[in-house]
Amino acid sequence: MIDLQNVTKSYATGVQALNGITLHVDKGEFVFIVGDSGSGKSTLIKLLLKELEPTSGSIKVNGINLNKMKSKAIPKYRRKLGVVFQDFRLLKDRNVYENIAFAQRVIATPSKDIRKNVPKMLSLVGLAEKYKSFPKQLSGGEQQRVALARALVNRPNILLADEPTGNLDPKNSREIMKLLETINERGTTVLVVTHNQEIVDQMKKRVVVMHKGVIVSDERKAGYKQNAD
Ligand SMILES: Nc1ncnc2c1ncn2[C@@H]1O[C@H](COP(=O)(O)OP(=O)(O)OP(=O)(O)O)[C@@H](O)[C@H]1O
Repeated sequence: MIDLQNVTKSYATGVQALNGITLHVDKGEFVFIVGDSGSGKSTLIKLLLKELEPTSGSIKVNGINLNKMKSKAIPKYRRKLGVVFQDFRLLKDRNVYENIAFAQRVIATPSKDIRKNVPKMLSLVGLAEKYKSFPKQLSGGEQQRVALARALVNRPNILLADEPTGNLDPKNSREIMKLLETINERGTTVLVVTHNQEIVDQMKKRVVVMHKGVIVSDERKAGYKQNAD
């Protein structure tokens, strides 16, 4: 599903952000990526999204070799990936319904399917009643739920979450993580970059620890502290 072989990434400034990453994630896995600031976690996500090119090494996602992908194939490739970020990135001038519907419109989903799919996604994230609200009328936790619904509405088989609870309080953070777990149980492969030690410890998932651009630990049913300290 996701396969990185000896991947390195140097930025133009000379910073070596990734220094030989080999990582395999199977279909249906739930993986936390943790590590101190600057260890290369976001760089890894950007490589998977093909926002960046590796300096060396190979990256395969969904059986596709990203190194060989032509730029015109990138939009179609990205549709198979759902993405959420710390800052939600919702369209401020559109209501909740429209934010989710928009993701379907860009891939030319027929209107009658959009009318079915959007309420289904809103129920999944527990926001069925707020479909008319605008982002600024929602709490941070609710905004992240909308972002999740939008990431999932096109049925991606992989969900990438870069610090999804970075702006949320502990209660909302737990709820978003619970939702990610539900999404995973429904068959989506989930990769979560996080600094949230408490949640990583509670959830007992696979934990990949990065430090200075390399993977220093990769354990199943693990916690944060015993690895990252
Ligand atoms: N566009 C860029 N140009 C130059 N250097 C960069 C760029 N983006 C990141 N870096 C550097 O690459 C290294 C890895 O950064 P990255 O953002 O991947 O780390 P991170 O683990 O996600 O950190 P954080 O937890 O703080 O978000 C850091 O030294 C960072 O300063």
